[in-house]
Amino acid sequence: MMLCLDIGNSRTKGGVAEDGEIRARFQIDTRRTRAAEDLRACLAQALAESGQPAESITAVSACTVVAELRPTVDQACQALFAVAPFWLEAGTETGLTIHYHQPAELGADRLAAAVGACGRWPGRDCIVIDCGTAITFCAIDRERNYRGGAIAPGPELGARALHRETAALPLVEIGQAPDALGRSTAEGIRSGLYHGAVGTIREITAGLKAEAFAGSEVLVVGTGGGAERLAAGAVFDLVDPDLVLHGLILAHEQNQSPGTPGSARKRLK
Ligand SMILES: Nc1ncnc2c1ncn2[C@@H]1O[C@H](COP(=O)(O)OP(=O)(O)OP(=O)(O)O)[C@@H](O)[C@H]1O
Ligand SMILES: CC(C)(CO)[C@@H](O)C(=O)NCCC(=O)O
Ligand SMILES: [K+]
Repeated sequence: MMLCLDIGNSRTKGGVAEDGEIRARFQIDTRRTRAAEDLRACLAQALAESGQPAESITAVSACTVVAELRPTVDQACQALFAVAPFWLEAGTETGLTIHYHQPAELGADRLAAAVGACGRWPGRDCIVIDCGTAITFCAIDRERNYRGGAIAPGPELGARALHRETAALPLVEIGQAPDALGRSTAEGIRSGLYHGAVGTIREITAGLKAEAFAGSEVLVVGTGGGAERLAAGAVFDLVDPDLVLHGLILAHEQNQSPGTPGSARKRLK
């Protein structure tokens, strides 16, 4: 069994995979100051709870957007599974060409989602929208060019910022597709956060379609914990919650057997 770890700014998403399929999932809070021993214990507990004991894990494929946590994760994986994680990062051989001015800047979670999309929908132009702490947009063309994208604040971040930076606004739960017409402070905030996110997605998707794909047909995929709820705004062609974990599985496969056909070469711009 392989453990996939997507270490985000707010939450760490785990998946246990066998033969390329995800059999179990879990989440733990990302804490920048967490000690390796604490992470080891959290992982052991999360795995046990999801019915996949630590002893069954023989490989780890991981990505993080919190660079300082890498040594902690390395140590925890060594202690728990006696393996060193494979790290997917901007320089990894994935078969994608990254058209960033500085490819190393690209978030590893965005790269993982892009690899996942190329695996799921080969030969298609895609826009991948990952709805987490940030809402990220990635334009990937049918020839595996990572063309670029956009980064916007997610609704939970908006909720926290409105509360923190004002005297009067409470911290609200975002809720499910609220009316635009709020008639209380909390309703108004929920409206602004939710419809603001939907509008952001619409506008940026339209811009990416025009700029990256000259208006041709593009598959628009939502992923991340907020995608199912934002899907009510009819902004995605489909939602695939596992795209990042799927990308971690594929990138690991590609980098284990460098001689096989289709295996990736380093193709940074
Ligand atoms: N009702 C809602 N409508 C829309 N989006 C929501 C709603 N509730 C939560 N979200 C979004 O979903 C996100 C949770 O998704 P996910 O678990 O993928 O992200 P995360 O793990 O918090 O982010 P990261 O990967 O950056 O750590 C929240 O940050 C929030 O922005
Ligand atoms: C945008 C986030 C925070 C989303 O998790 C992450 O992908 C990140 O830190 N990216 C680095 C910047 C970039 O992708 O251009
Ligand atoms: K994320």
